Amino acid sequence: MDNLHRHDEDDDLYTLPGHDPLGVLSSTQVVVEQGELVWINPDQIEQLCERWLHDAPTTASPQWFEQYHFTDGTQRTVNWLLLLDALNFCFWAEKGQPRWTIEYQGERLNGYWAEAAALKRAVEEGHPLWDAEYLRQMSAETLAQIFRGEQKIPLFDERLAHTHEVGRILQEQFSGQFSNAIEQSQHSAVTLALLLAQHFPSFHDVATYHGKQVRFLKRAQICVADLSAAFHGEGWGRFTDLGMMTIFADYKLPQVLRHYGVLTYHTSLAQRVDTQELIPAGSEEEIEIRACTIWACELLRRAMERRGSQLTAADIDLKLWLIGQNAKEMRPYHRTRTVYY
Ligand SMILES: Nc1nc2c(c(CN[C@H]3C=C[C@H](O)[C@@H]3O)cn2[C@@H]2O[C@H](COP(=O)(O)O)[C@@H](O)[C@H]2O)c(=O)[nH]1
Repeated sequence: MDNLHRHDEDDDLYTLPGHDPLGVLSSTQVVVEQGELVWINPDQIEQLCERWLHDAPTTASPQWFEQYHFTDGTQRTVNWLLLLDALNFCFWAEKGQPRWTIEYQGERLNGYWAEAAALKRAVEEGHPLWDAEYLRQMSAETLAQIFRGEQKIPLFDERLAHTHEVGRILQEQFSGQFSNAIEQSQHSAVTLALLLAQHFPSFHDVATYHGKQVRFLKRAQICVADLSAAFHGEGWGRFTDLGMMTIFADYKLPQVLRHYGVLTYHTSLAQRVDTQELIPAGSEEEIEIRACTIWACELLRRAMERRGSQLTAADIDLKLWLIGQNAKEMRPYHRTRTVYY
């Protein structure tokens, strides 16, 4: 059966929650319904649910990995996490090139783990990465030293600019403490994610599709989820509405969902992704991949809920992302050079 026809049948699938202040589900719905390059296979979602229900018990809530993350239970950790997620994007190398890697505690790390461990190593080596003034005026040499390793971390200049932006805006608007933003948000995950996207330009992960604004807010949402995980849902990690968040539209989740047959790419797009051709940021292809990832996971969440499992989008996200850490036998993830994920 051709998938466009299947699309029409499924339209009532993409029902919106009554109240969606975050605006990610509501703004991506039109992409899922109008897009013709990526589609969602509901029957594969049901199959994945069955597999998960019969697998080992799922982690009740996102775990934290303290071996790679600085955590001291204070406001310093809150600011460190903001920096971590301001730099949490795009770790893949040019086609045929080796990835950037670092050595930490005798381990060779790459990707996100290398970014987190490099920032933890920096604190251990005396860099006060929680200090807004230190971030605002950090030199390129200092950041290069922090990210030292084999090869160079991609988009270095953008990471330096984000570091300066975090320091400057913390000073100008939050008296140097991101914990003030958490209090201003009254511990609402949605309010804090929207505050991040509004006050910190590097977190403003919003695109335009057929003339309409489409919100993804990936690093804004993951920053809130990381605060929750790092503080075990208490204190600076206590949020009243984490269930209102979506998954975080990165480049690994679509790869995993496509591997499970949950997402299908039109042959023209599949060929470009599988040959690691660059997919332009803001293109229809990129927006459709991200929007279908978000909605496939929302349908997955609803299907798990129908089976009595209370997994949040953040739980589903981490489960899929960790699966994607062993993706050797999977087809490549899409390559979009971007600072948003
Ligand atoms: N959707 C989603 N995307 C996530 C994460 C993480 C790590 N976070 C968790 C890890 C421990 C804590 O529990 C944190 O919560 C990184 N990324 C994204 O993946 C990409 C990096 O991948 P690779 O090249 O393989 O390192 C890049 O776009 C990065 O932004 C997540 O959890 N969900």
